[in-house]
Order: sequence, then structure tokens, then C-alpha cells
Amino acid sequence: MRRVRLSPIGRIAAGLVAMTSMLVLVLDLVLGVFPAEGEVARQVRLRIVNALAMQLAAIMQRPQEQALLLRTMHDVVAVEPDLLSVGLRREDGSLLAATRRHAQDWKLPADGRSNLTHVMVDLQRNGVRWGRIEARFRPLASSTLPGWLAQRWVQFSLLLAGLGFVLYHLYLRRVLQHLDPSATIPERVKSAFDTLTEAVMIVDDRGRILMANQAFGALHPDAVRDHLGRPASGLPWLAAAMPHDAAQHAWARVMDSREAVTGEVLNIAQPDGGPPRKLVLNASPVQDGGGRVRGALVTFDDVTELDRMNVQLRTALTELEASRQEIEAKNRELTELATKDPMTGCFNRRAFFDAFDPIFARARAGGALCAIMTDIDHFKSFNDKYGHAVGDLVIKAVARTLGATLRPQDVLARYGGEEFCILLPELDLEQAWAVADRLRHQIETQAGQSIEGHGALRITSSFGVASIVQGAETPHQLLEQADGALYVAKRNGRNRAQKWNAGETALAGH
Ligand SMILES: Nc1nc2c(ncn2[C@@H]2O[C@H](COP(=O)(O)OP(=O)(O)OP(=O)(O)O)[C@@H](O)[C@H]2O)c(=O)[nH]1
Repeated sequence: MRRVRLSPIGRIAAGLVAMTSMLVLVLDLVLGVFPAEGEVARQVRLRIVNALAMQLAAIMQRPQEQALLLRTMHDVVAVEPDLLSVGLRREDGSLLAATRRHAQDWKLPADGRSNLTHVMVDLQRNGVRWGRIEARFRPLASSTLPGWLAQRWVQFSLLLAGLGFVLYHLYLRRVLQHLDPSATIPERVKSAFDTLTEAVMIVDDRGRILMANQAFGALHPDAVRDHLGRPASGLPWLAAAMPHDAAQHAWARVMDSREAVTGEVLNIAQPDGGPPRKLVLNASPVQDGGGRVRGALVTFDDVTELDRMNVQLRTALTELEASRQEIEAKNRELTELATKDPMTGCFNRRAFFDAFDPIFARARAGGALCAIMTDIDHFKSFNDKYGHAVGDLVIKAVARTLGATLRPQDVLARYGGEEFCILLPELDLEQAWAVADRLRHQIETQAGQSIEGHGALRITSSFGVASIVQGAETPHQLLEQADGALYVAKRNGRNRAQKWNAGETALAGH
């Protein structure tokens, strides 16, 4: 069977009703507020018997009135519903007259005195007692439960208790709204929550706030007000940051699903128009020992400052990245300036030799490597004929043509004024010569076309090619051999590619 459990307010109300009843009883004891039904009945019954005694005494004045005596006794018993029997007993104990079963049912009270059910009145003749009237009455109805309940004072008391309970309950509910014992969080628990920097709110199963710690009051200027007993969803500043439907508020969902909610972000608008406070809400259900959900524990982590610092950090990181990219670009620029010839974009001599050494070392360890030296034919005449600026354009056009078809691993450098050097790793002498001759052809056919404003300049270049397999032991030796071959190419009429040949170079006196 399900036990009926009174709420704490119900229990207090019941206690107050009990106390009030006790008070009324004490008042009755001292001042006699309620009529004593037993006493009243005893008086009435005594009066009935006294009246009968007077009647009987009068009848007995007349002789031979035995029949009238008996009839009078019967008549009284007939009209008095509570009167069971009447007897007239002489002083010697013998019954002179009696109604019904009086002789059998009459029992003299133990103390010999009248009581509520057995009433005795003495009869006297000429001032001398000669007998008594005995009257046997029903016990009072109040000795049974329905009879007791039928008493007015009992009904009044019950009505008073019932009304009192309802009124006390209503009153207590109103007065103790904030102090409902089931809702009240012990002060020491609240103090413990106050030590937390995180805002904490506990709501009951109807979403009313049972406890909110000090940090909660710092979330919004209106949050410092007394909100105990108020529905959390009814706090305007909080509700404004939550879904319109209160059933979707985190604590409602938590109690409904019995599952915790974590990491819900709320932006609490501030009345001063300042930036909203960013809160991270976590909520979990509070269950009693029987597994019933009694409420929810809700925490608000103010991450406004953290968020602001994150934004600052992100901005700083973005700025840092931008300046890193800027520095990288500057470094690349510096590297370009340090390694490239500004006019042609080819490697300068220093960068060329920096690259040459490891390439040469690798080739010496086992691999092919060729070097090409090339020089623009009769370059001086461009300067002389068209001016130095056009001479520069010719140098640029040749550099462009040379670089256009080289492989990524090839190295092109401006070796001198109008002289270029090309390193071709992994190519043998024949292959390198083929490259040189192809470049020669491209310069002859394309370089002059690329210079605008001067008609078709005829530009040609001579090429000298040498391979590491021809005995060079240092990068410089390889370049000297290529330069020797270039010299032969110049001597042999220019606009040609010449492989290095030790004998030929010697003959040429180079
Ligand atoms: N416009 C220009 N002229 C340069 C530059 N560097 C060197 N020169 C000139 O290039 C000329 C080099 O000419 P030479 O080496 O004598 O060549 P060349 O005799 O005209 O021709 P080849 O005998 O075929 O080599 C010199 O007059 C230099 O002043 C430069 O950067 N720009």
C-alpha cells in the first residue's frame, strides 16, 4: 500500500492544528468552554427522577392507589426514551412496585450513589425516609463512535481542526515560500557554494530557485536581488539569453531527460549597454535516494574574460603570423639580393660558386656534370650602336632565353658583363653540347625578337662546353675548360657551340 506522505508544510500545519486543539482543550478545562454532556445529562435525569418521586409521593398519600402508582411509573418510562426501568423500593430493600425488568436489571452502584445510568432519589413520609425511587437509564450515546461523533462539540472541534489545517497550510505555504524546508539548502552548504568562483544555482523540480551562490549575483546587476523561490525561467535577464520556450531551458531539459547538459553558451546582455557576458552553462539533475528527480544543479562559468583574452591572443597570433610572413618575404628579398643578379635574375657569381661546390662534389663521387660558358657575340657593338640601355636589354633577353628551357636542377649564373655560365648535372658531354647548341639556336632566333622598338636585333652567342669526365679536379678547372672551349668557338667564327678539347685549346693558346 502506498504510504501517504505529508509535505513538510503539511506536517507543520498538522502540528499547529494539534497545538491549537490542545490549547482549546486546556481552555475548556480551565474555563469550561464546551458543555460537559455527561454532567448535563446527569442533571436532566436527576430532575426526571425527582419529578417522578414527587408524583409518586403524592399518589402514595392516598391509600389503595397501587395501580395508579404503577401506571404512572410505566407512563414515565414510556415517554422518556433514555429511561429503561423504574422501581420503588422500601427501606428494607423489598420492591414495592417496578416496571419491566427492573428487579433483574437493577444493580446498585458500587459506591451506593447515583450515577449517569443509575439514579436514586429518597422518599420520605412525615420527615422519615421510608424508601427510594430507582431509575435505570441508557448509557449516553457518546460512548459509541457514531454517538461520539454526533456530539456538537466533537463536530465543532473536527470542523475547527479541518479548517485550521487548510488555513495553516495556505498561510504557511505563502509565508514559508522562501523557507520551505524541502527547499532550504542548509546554510553551511550555501556557504560552501559561496566560496566557489563559479556561479551555482539549485532549482527544485518546478524550476524554482532554492539556492544561488554569491558568484551568481555577479552575473548581472539584477541577479543580486532576492530570487529564492522564484522560477529561474522567470528571471528576465537570464531568460533573455535562453530559448523562448521555457521547456527548452537547460534545467527543464535536464530534469526531463535526467541527463546532464554541458558546455551550453549563453550571452547575458548587460543593462549598461556594455559587451554581453559570455557564460558556459552546465546542468545536472538532482535525485533523491529513491531516484526521483528533485531538481537540478546549474553552474555558470563566466568565460567573458577568457574569451576576450582568447580574442586578443588570436589577434596577436594573426599579427605575429603576418609579421612572420613579412619577415620571410624580407628574408627572401634579402636572399634574392644576396644571391641573384639584379638585372637578369640569374645567380650572381658568389651564389653560383656556393651551389657549384656541392654539385661538383656529388659528381666527383660518381655522376655526370657539364659546364657551359657562353658570351654574347660582339656585344660591345650593341652598346656602341644603340647605347648602354639597349645593351642591358640584350643581356636580359639572352638571360631570359637561356633560363627558359633549363631544368630545375640546372644552374644559370651571370658570370660577367655579358658572359653566362650554366651547370648541367647528370648530362654527359654530348648531351650538354646538344643543350648548348639548342640554346645557341634559340638566342639566334628568339632573343633579338623579344626586344621591342629596335627592329629585329640580331643577337648570337658562342658556347663552350666541358664535362667533369674530361679531368677537371675543381670547379674552377671545369669552368676554365668550358671557357677554353668558348674561346675556340669565338675564334672559329662565333655563334657556335664548342666542346672542350685539350689539344684545340692548347693550339688556340688559351
Ligand atoms: N650595356 C652593358 N654593357 C656592358 C655590361 N657589362 C659589360 N659591358 C660592356 O660589354 C663590353 C664587352 O665587350 P667585349 O668583351 O669586348 O666583347 P666584344 O669584343 O664586343 O665581343 P666578343 O669579342 O664577341 O666577345 C664592354 O664594352 C663592356 O663595357 C653591362 O652590364 N651592360
